This record gives sequence, C-alpha cells and structure tokens, in this order.
Amino acid sequence: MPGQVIDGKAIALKLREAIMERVKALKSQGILPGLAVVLVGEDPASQVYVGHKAKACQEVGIKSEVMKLPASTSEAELLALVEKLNARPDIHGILVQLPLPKHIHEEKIILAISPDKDVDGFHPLNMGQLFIGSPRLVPCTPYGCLKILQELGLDIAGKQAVVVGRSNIVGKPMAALLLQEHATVTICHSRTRNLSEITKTADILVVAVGKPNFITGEMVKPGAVVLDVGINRLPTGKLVGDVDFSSAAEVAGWITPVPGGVGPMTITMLLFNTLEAINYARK
Ligand SMILES: Nc1nc2c(c(=O)[nH]1)N[C@@H](CN(C=O)c1ccc(C(=O)N[C@@H](CCC(=O)O)C(=O)O)cc1)CN2
Repeated sequence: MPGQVIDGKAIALKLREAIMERVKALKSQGILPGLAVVLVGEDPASQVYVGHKAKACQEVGIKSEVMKLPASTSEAELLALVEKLNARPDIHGILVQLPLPKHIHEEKIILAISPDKDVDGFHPLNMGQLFIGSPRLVPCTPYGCLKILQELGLDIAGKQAVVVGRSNIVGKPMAALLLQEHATVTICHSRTRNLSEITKTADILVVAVGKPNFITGEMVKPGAVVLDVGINRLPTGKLVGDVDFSSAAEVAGWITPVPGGVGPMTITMLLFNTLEAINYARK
C-alpha cells in the first residue's frame, strides 16, 4: 500500500494559528514582535522566499522589515547594517537570506548577527547549544522536520534515523535534533559508500542533498518516514525534491511531497523563532 502523504501546509497552518495567539498575547503586554529580513542581490528564488516570509509575518501579526540591497553591496556595508539591527530594541529577530553574493563571506555575516537575534539559528553559539543538548534558537528547516514528526505523533526515540546531507543549515542540525530525541543517527554524504544499504536501514530518512530525485524507492525501507528537504527546479519549470516521490511513496509509510511538505514548515519555524527571540532580548 502506498505511504501516506504528509501535508506540510496543513501542519504549518495549524502551528501558525497558535503563533498568532501568542502574538496577540504579546501585543496585549505592549510587545510588538519585530523581524528584519535582509536580502542582498536579485536571486529569483530568494526573492520568492523573502516575499513568503514577509507575508507570513503579516498574517500572524509580526512586524517585518525587508531590506533589499543591491548585489554590489560590500561585506563591510552588510556588516554595518547587521550591527545597526543588533542595536535596535524593536527588532527581535534578524535574518540574512542565503545564498549571499560570492564576494561576501557568509560565515562572517552569520557571526556578526547577535546570537540573541539569530532566528535562523546559524550562529556558532546557537549551533553549539544544539549540539550539547541545550537548544536555544534552532535552524528552521530541521526544526520544521522535527515538528512534522511530533505533530504526526511518530516515534523517534530508539528509531534508526538516516540524514543524507551534511550542510550546516540542514544536515548537521537535523542529526543533532534527532539525537536529542534519542534516535540512533547516521549522517551520509557525497563520499558515503554503499549509500542505499544505509538508507534502507532508516526508520526515519531525511534527505537534503540538493540533487533532484536522488533517492529512489529501492533505497527506502518499507514503512519508513521520508522527509524530503530538497527543492529543485527542473529545466521544465517543475519543482521536485531530492526524493523520487512516485517510487518512494510506494515503499514509505509516510512521505513529504515537494512542494507542500517541509518548505512551509521552514517559514513557520521562523515565525516561532522570532517569538522565542523575544525571551533573549536585553531588558
Ligand atoms: N537565511 C536563510 N536562508 C535560506 C534558508 C533559511 O532557512 N534561512 N533556507 C532556504 C530557503 N528558504 C528559506 O529561506 C525556503 C525555501 C523553500 C520554502 C518553501 O516554502 N518552499 C515551497 C515551494 C516554494 C516555491 O514555489 O518555490 C514548498 O516546498 O512547498 C520556504 C523557505 C535557503 N536559504
């Protein structure tokens, strides 16, 4: 029997309703949550995501300021903007949309964002906290994957989890989150040998490699939960994940589609983190 398709949009909407209630409560205490979103350059996908973020903020009542800078912006100019945002008491969360133009070092920018306002959870302090088991602000995409598992009531403790991909944004924090939930975690990457032998052991398979249809049905354990983090636009314009949905859905117990799976959760967890960041604001 084909696996059940996970409706990430529906889960995201449910969580956003709870976020909206929290925003109302904060406003009644005189606190208006504020998020700054910085976009450098004209990358079309980034423009879409930033637009989605601003719209989502508006829908739940968070104040968002989108700052669009030309691709020619220097690293020093961007650092100066981040410093200004760090100092603003009305801004609780700061996010610099990735990827940045090649001449700007992402690591330097991430390091410059105050860890207390780092709603992406990419700052080494927040990453380190996650890895020592005391999470603070958690990267939105892996956090969204975890929420999907929790919202569906799927067991994590004691399960074999395999994460394919070792990026700082998704793979590594995803592994840390699953470990925190007591899964037995394996991380696979481009140099992994016998990949399908490992993926076939996974009760929970998270795929974030950025390669269209990379994982096929024969690489999936029957009944597994498959979370597809990939978003790849084919030359035809069609959006596909890193998992070949039709063959994997025949084998999996649960599977996220692309679009409409993990993506909407990423933005929901950004809203969630913006409210969490209020707890770290200097009084
Ligand atoms: N500063 C950051 N940069 C980037 C992040 C991030 O978390 N922080 N992640 C990605 C892009 N991203 C958010 O920024 C993101 C990607 C995709 C989606 C999404 O909702 N996707 C939809 C499809 C949208 C489409 O039509 O293109 C879906 O999967 O249903 C949300 C956010 C890289 N940069």
